[in-house]
Amino acid sequence: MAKLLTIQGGKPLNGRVRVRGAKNLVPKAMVASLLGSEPSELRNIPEIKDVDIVTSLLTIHGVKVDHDREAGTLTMDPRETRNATYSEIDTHAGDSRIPILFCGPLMHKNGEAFIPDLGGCRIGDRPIDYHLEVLRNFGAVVDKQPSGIRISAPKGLRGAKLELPYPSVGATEQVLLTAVLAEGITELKNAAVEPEIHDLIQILQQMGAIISVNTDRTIRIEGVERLSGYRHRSIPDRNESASWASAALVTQGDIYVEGAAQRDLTAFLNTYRKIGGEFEVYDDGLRFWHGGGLLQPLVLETDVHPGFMTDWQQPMVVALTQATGVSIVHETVYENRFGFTHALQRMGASIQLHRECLGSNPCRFGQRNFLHSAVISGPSKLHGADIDVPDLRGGFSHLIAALAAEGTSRVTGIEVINRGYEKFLDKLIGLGADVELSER
Ligand SMILES: CC(=O)N[C@H]1[C@@H](OP(=O)(O)OP(=O)(O)OC[C@H]2O[C@@H](n3ccc(=O)[nH]c3=O)[C@H](O)[C@@H]2O)O[C@H](CO)[C@@H](O)[C@@H]1O
Ligand SMILES: C=C(OP(=O)(O)O)C(=O)O
Repeated sequence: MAKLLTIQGGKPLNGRVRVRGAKNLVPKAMVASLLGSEPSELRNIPEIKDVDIVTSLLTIHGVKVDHDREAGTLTMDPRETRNATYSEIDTHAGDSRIPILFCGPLMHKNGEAFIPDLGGCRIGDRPIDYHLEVLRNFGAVVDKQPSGIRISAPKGLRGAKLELPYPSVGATEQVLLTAVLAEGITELKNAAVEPEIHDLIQILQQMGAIISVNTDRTIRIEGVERLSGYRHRSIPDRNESASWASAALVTQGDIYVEGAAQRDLTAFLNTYRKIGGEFEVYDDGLRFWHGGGLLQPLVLETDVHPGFMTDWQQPMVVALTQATGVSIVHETVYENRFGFTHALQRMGASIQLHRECLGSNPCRFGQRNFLHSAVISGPSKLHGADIDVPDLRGGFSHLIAALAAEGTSRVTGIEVINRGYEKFLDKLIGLGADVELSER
């Protein structure tokens, strides 16, 4: 039965939440365990849907996965891996984007793989052309099928000279997870260098890989014959941390985010300070609160790391509806990441979307028909509304808008938020939110 969340807005969120390992690292580190010939141990595991999906996928491929949820520890033993059947894979794919990263490891282990159609947030077309192109360059043969792809390496996988058209996070991870056991040297130009990529490189290095990252976004990988296991603690989820920070600002609250790390939030913290948010750095987390005065409008562009991360954009837009004056946000990573603003408009926010690039970052969407720039005028008095959650970050952003709004909001489709926010309802209740969950 579908769930309905009823939110009474108007109460500041105050208190403490704990953030554990990054949604954008942990599932990939789990895939890396397949490359080893010995067990691996990963710590700081959040209880999120994407971890469960990858656990199922590893399990059907013969990896023994032991998840201690309370301790937040995963052990993965790949010593008896096997080929899973088509129907096993099809029913376990879920709505995550991680299955595509099984290509390299499964080809190394089993010679071939079936990869089902991907899930993930619907914030653009999200093609996999870069992934398939780099895999073909390693020597893979791709056979497109009605509900996925079959990929094989009849002559083995060999290192290659590669260059991405855009620094895609997923395609960079695809190269790393394939090149480490490929024969010879791989050089990847225009690679993504997000903190989660560096964490994955540390894991692979611990397993025996030889990887160097140059300052010009080139990654060089020397293939090795065998990898062992790893023991690693995941970096914290910088996107969940930024979301709670935005929640403190939007609801005029004060939230201590245990586990958050300043290191991977530099661009976010600069913006947070400019808009009028306050933060303090502690050894085990960050405290975020509303500074008390008027919030300042901003001109903001999303970008690849070390720029302002696209996954921070949606909660930050909600905060900008409360700033005094006109803000401009140019989304340059995804062509269709402003769909969530329609619900904010219904709640009383003043947001206009534009097809033009309202910014100076080079962008792939300007000459095309995508509403990828937003002009936000504030402050707007938000009121409650009926909302159907569109995607992970959009959904969390709707929740914080509803918590700041006057009156009652009724929210459906909240299950998708479990993909990236561990126990978000318990956390909201712990922060004093007036929310009630019922069945529809
Ligand atoms: C599970 C995970 O880690 N998800 C993150 C990852 O997604 P993901 O790895 O899917 O994002 P990418 O960096 O690959 O995508 C960036 C851009 O490249 C395009 N592209 C990508 C691959 C491809 O083959 N062809 C292509 O055109 C995409 O459509 C998008 O416009 O990085 C994004 C950008 O930081 C984040 O928003 C997501 O939270
Ligand atoms: C876009 C996101 O995730 P995914 O790539 O898993 O859809 C996100 O975490 O905001």
